Amino acid sequence: MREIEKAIVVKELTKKFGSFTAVDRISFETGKGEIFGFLGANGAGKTTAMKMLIGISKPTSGKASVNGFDVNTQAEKVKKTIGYMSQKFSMYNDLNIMENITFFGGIYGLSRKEIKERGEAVIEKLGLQGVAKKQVGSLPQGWKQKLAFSVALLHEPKVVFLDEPTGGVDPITRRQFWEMIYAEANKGTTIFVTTHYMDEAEYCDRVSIMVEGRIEALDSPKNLKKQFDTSSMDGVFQKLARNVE
Ligand SMILES: Nc1ncnc2c1ncn2[C@@H]1O[C@H](COP(=O)(O)OP(=O)(O)OP(=O)(O)O)[C@@H](O)[C@H]1O
Repeated sequence: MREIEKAIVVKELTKKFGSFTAVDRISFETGKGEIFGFLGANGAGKTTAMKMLIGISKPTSGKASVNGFDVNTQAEKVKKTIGYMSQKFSMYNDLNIMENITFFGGIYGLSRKEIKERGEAVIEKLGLQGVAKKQVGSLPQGWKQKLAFSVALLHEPKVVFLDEPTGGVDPITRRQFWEMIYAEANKGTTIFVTTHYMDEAEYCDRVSIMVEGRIEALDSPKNLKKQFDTSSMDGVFQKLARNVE
């Protein structure tokens, strides 16, 4: 595999805050179109690692590239080729749907024509025609999250980072959200996703589990369950957490 076909390449990536090591020499690679789950307990270092990968936090040591661009020296190029969505910040609540699409489309450097065409396609795909003029804040959380995911894809990024994208969303909407993720991955987009829901870990092609800054396990859900001799990803997670107590 050529380096560029590996969407994300991480080697010994480390982040220290003073004497505290939040991310400790993590290494992994993801392929094109892969759904890569990034799991860990609260404080394990997931957000810190993700911030380095999206080019907004400098590594203390180690290397990482996204879409062939070095996150340390080519951060601006990294940012142009990725999408990002988090549970905490996704859309402006006081703008309506099309205004949000126009705003983010502009940030992503799309032309007016592209924004209009892609925006209308998103609204139609999500069946939001009837509420296109409504403020996003008035929409149910699940709709907001699906819309935010679509907006993060407006500029057709090759890799999309999703930070707990389904937090606070009901199970049926979560399932629909994952159908959207699959459809996008099938187009060749790499999905890097953090979640606290263990059923969602089962939907990933491969899962990495961080414990205290280190990646302690990384494999397909099937192989991880075999390795840890358990029938669920929750079992894998519990066994790993117990190991460090
Ligand atoms: N700017 C900072 N300065 C000092 N310590 C930090 C800073 N950012 C994060 N940390 C610490 O680094 C560790 C990892 O935090 P991080 O937010 O990456 O964890 P996480 O796995 O994303 O957790 P969560 O699931 O709660 O979001 C924590 O102990 C946190 O307190």
